[in-house]
Amino acid sequence: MVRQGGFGSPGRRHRRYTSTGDSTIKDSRKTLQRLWSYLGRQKLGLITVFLMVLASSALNLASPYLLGRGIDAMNLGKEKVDFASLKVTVFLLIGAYLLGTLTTAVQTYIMASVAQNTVRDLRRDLFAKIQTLPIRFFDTRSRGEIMSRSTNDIDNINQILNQSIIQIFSSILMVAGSLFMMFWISPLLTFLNLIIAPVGFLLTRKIAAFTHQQFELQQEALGDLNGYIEETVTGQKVIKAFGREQNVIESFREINKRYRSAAVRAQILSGIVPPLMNTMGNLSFATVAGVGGWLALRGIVSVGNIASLLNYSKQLNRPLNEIADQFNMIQSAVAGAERVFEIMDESSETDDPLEIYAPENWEGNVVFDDITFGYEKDKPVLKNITIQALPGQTVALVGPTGAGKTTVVNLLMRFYDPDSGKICVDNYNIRQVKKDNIRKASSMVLQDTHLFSDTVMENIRYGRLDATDEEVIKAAQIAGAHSFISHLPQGYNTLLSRDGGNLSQGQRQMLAIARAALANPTILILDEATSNVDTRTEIKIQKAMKILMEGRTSFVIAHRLSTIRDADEIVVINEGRIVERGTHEQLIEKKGFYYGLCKSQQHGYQI
Ligand SMILES: Nc1ncnc2c1ncn2[C@@H]1O[C@H](COP(=O)(O)OP(=O)(O)OP(=O)(O)O)[C@@H](O)[C@H]1O
Repeated sequence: MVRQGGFGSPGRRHRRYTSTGDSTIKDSRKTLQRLWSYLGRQKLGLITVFLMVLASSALNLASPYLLGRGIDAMNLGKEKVDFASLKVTVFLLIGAYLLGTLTTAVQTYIMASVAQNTVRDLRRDLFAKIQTLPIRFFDTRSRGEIMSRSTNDIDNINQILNQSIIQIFSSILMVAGSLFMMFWISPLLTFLNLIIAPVGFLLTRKIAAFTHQQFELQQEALGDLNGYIEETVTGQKVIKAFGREQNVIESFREINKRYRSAAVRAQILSGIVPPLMNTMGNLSFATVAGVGGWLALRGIVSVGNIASLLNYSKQLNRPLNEIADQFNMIQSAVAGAERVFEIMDESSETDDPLEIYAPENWEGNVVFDDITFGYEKDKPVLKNITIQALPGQTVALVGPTGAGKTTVVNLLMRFYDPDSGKICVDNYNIRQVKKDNIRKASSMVLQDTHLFSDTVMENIRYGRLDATDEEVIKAAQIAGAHSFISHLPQGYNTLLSRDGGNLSQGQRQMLAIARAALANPTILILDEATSNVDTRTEIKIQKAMKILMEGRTSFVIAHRLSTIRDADEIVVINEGRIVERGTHEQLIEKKGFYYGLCKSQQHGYQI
């Protein structure tokens, strides 16, 4: 990825780590339907959860009523307490509280596993999808963005599944149930309550909306902060080499300050909401209690009923606010889900049904026939490229940087398909052969080898997964890697740190050669390292590459005279066209482009 800007521009926007975004209602509905298709797979769990929510809501609704019955059983103001009915009510009340707690615990427990199973399926499908996406997809997106979708966004979805479904369902039941009970007990007091409650509700909503905005700003600032830290950590070498530590600290201070202010605003505002809600709640409580008391004195409503009603009115405000909060959360999670489904909707590497499996005993006769190709439409990077390599031959691709050498081999691996012309291996047009079929015939040894955080043994075995330990060791011997591996602390069982950071570049290349040797391909693609490794290692690598190339059709992006001299044909590419071809001697004699390239020594050619 090409990064814009440098380490001194705190004002620029780093990529967002949050998952908010605009989405139309129609899209949201579609996304919710798709989410449901995942959630719906946990039918049994979901039904149990709904039954539990139903039960716990009913029990919660029963408690204020029972409380009222209990108070009335005391016959306040009269002489005799009705102990019999008081006893029953108290037992029922205890039962309702206990059962309520139990059902809530069960519903939380089951919902957690329903949610986890659902996001597990989502993650699995997303990961599997990512493996099928063409290289072109990865060219156009940053790693961080793909990571963020696979982790943050899916986490967000998990959160709403875990909380919102239960919350919304139970809140709706509680609001409806409380209202019903309140009206049943006293329409007049309910009416009074309903005048005050919405005012408080609307006021807190207004503040909450503003707070939400502040939280978004805070998240944005956090995204910048994260981005800056990530960039400066990965770029430490460059920062130190150019002595920019102080600038980086200054810039960080700026971003940190912005984050602090945004966070303070968000926290203060969000701190206001609970006391405000309390005040509003208390106000309506006091009004209902006052008027209720007056009605009780006149014998219109019993004291127990007023107590029940006050409890219901308390239960009314909370779910209303909870529903509103949950909708905000859902919005952000739906935006995240949209980003996840967006990747799932990307077209995979096309698996054309007409593609065939060619027999795997390849000979390695490779022909590039008048190939033209561009990564972007109408911007050809390769123009009319024709190359033939007979079985066992070596073709050296030579040319200045950006000429199109890597692109040639990218097409042979079918990472991309040419816009026109065809590439044939043993007379099969590779476009008509299954991708994994053709990729199995070839191995790549790249300058920048990717090593996984695993043991040396497993990293080499990546070349052929069913290889035995002995075969792995033999491949390492061919690659000249055996001796350095033996000197590692745990030999072949040494764990490599991320991307082989604890190995030298030469050693990493040797492992790549061992990997390729183990794969035993018919076609070999080598990208010679331009960076300087010490002479002894370089001689070893050269020797290993030579052994590896024996009897295989090889395409080498060559930088060293020894490789170039041994090539059957040197193909000189400049600006996407073949400008010369022939052997080293022929081309030097011609005194053309190749000759100039060698003489200038500007392009890493150590000739
Ligand atoms: N994934 C990509 N998307 C768009 N353009 C690309 C991509 N990869 C390479 N290019 C462009 O295609 C052209 C050829 O690149 P290529 O990597 O094939 O050159 P090269 O000869 O291998 O160079 P080098 O010796 O520096 O590796 C360059 O102009 C490059 O900017």
